[in-house]
This record gives sequence, C-alpha cells and structure tokens, in this order.
Amino acid sequence: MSIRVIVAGASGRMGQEVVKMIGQHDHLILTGGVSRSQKGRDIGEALGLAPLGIDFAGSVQEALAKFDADVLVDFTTPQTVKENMELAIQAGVRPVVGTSGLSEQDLKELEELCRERGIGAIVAPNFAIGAVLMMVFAAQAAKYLPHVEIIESHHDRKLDAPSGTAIKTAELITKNRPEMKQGHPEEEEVLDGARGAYYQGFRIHSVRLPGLVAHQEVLFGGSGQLLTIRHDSLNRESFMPGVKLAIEKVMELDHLVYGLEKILDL
Ligand SMILES: NC(=O)C1=CN([C@@H]2O[C@H](COP(=O)(O)OP(=O)(O)OC[C@H]3O[C@@H](n4cnc5c(N)ncnc54)[C@H](OP(=O)(O)O)[C@@H]3O)[C@@H](O)[C@H]2O)C=CC1
Ligand SMILES: O=C(O)C1=N[C@H](C(=O)O)C[C@H](O)C1
Repeated sequence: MSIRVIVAGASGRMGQEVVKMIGQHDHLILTGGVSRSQKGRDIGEALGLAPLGIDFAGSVQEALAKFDADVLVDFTTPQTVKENMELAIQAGVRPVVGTSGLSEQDLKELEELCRERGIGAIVAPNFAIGAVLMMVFAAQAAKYLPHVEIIESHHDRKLDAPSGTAIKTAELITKNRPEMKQGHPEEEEVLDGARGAYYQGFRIHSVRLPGLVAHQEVLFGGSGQLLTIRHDSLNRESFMPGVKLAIEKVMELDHLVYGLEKILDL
C-alpha cells in the first residue's frame, strides 16, 4: 500500500533526513513539504531537496489544503507542534511526530481529538531504536536500583531542555520507582541549578555543546555498584528506521500512541 506523506519542517535537520528517507522507499510518496520562509526553501534546494521533486507550502494549514496526504510527519518546534497536529487530525491526516515539547495536558487533548475523529497518531520522543531500548532497560533497572540520575547531551542548536527523550525516560522510570528523594537530605546548591532539574525525587542534567548530536546516559547507583545505560545517536539517519516504521504503523491505528516502545515487539 502506498502512503502519501507531507513533511513539516522539511528544511530542518530532521526534516531533510526524512525527505531523503522517503525518497528511498517506493511505497512512501512525498506529496509536499512545509517551510515558512523562502530562506527555508532556498536552503532546502541548496541541500538537494528540489531534485526529489518536493513542492513546498508556507504552513501546515496551507499544505493540508494543497497536498493530498495520509500522514503528516512533524519535526518543527515545541511552539508549533500542537497546532500542527490538531490541524492534521481535523483534516483526517495522521500525524507522526518527533518534535519535542508536548506537555502531558497537550497529549491528553490530542488523544481526545484522535478518539473523536477515530484517527491514529504517533508521538515519539525518540525514533532511534537504540534510544527506545535504553529507555525500556532504564525503566526495568529502576525496579532494583531506584537511585538514578539522567544526563542528556545535545547539539547547541536545540531549543528545549531537558530533551523529550529525558522526560520520557523519567516518566517510564517513575512507573517502576516510587517517588523518593535522593542525595543528602540537607544538600544545598551553592550555585543555582548545580543539581539539575528535579523530577519526582531524581535529577535530569542537560549538556549543550557544538559537536554533539543526541546522547543520553542513565546512571544508577547502589551499595558498592554502579550501572550506566548509554545511547548515542551519531547522526540523524539513526532516527529513520523508527520514522519509517511509525509512518507504516500509524495507518493501522485509530488512537494516539505516545512512545515508539508501544509499537515495537519488546
Ligand atoms: N523524536 C526524535 O527522534 C527526534 C526529535 N527531534 C526534535 O525534532 C524537532 C526538530 O529538530 P531539528 O530538525 O533539529 O530542528 P531544526 O531547527 O533543524 O528544524 C526545525 C524546522 O521547523 C521549521 N519551523 C520552525 N518554526 C516553525 C513554525 N513556526 N512553523 C512551522 N515550521 C517551523 C523550520 O523550517 P522553516 O524555517 O523553513 O519554516 C525548521 O527547518 C525538535 O523538537 C527536536 O527536539 C530531533 C531529532 C530526533
Ligand atoms: O533536538 C534533537 O536533536 C533531539 N531531540 C529529541 C529529544 O528532545 O529528545 C530526540 C533526540 O534526542 C534528538
């Protein structure tokens, strides 16, 4: 079965990779891309999107009116992703979303919208299969080693902190770990933020540096032992098998799925 796809954020780092991936699979048909600015389109063309035949619209709304599609892939910004998803669901187009920044409340509202419209959607904080395994393994480890900290490291163009992956990891861990404060009960930060972001009793630390892509370590400490679960995305191709799988799977769904682990055979 052919699947027609619009890519929102097509001129971006992830969007370009998705456009390339779609071009490599006969059953995936790129019907259009979304880029707000001529600058974005020029960058897209300079990077070779034009030979793939991509036609651009200036907004998701315009793209949904202009291009026929079964699926909207969204890699845009935390500020725009919710509205893009709402527009797609209302138009009967299934969202496959990697953009970070959706809150628990946003996800509830989008879930409800999907239910009302009987339409599938996939939101995956991380499409790299290895990262999904890291999150699942971390959740398992937390049952036995509840003292945990997360350190995520990303390129310095990233807008949000902590990463969507770190938040999802923390959510999975808390399913297996009762809320429990860690560290010294009287610890004090001599410099604000030194202990990182607080999440149900444990800490999430965000590193931003040029040269990094997307990396995360989940550190567990027990009496006389340490466990480190680490994942590294060294390039953005690493996310593509997960994006392809989600585009295919979303066609079978009639509800919103949050997390790739829910559609993998784990
Ligand atoms: N789930 C996963 O596996 C992954 C998720 N991500 C997430 O994906 C998102 C995008 O990351 P990345 O590709 O690195 O970011 P980029 O900044 O490279 O790309 C974002 C694109 O979004 C477009 N954009 C920006 N603002 C708007 C807007 N207001 N409306 C519509 N489009 C807009 C821009 O295109 P233009 O200016 O042409 O409109 C830009 O090209 C982030 O949230 C990131 O965390 C990233 C990697 C993996
Ligand atoms: O901005 C990125 O690059 C990434 N964002 C996602 C996140 O916030 O977790 C996924 C991956 O870590 C890359």
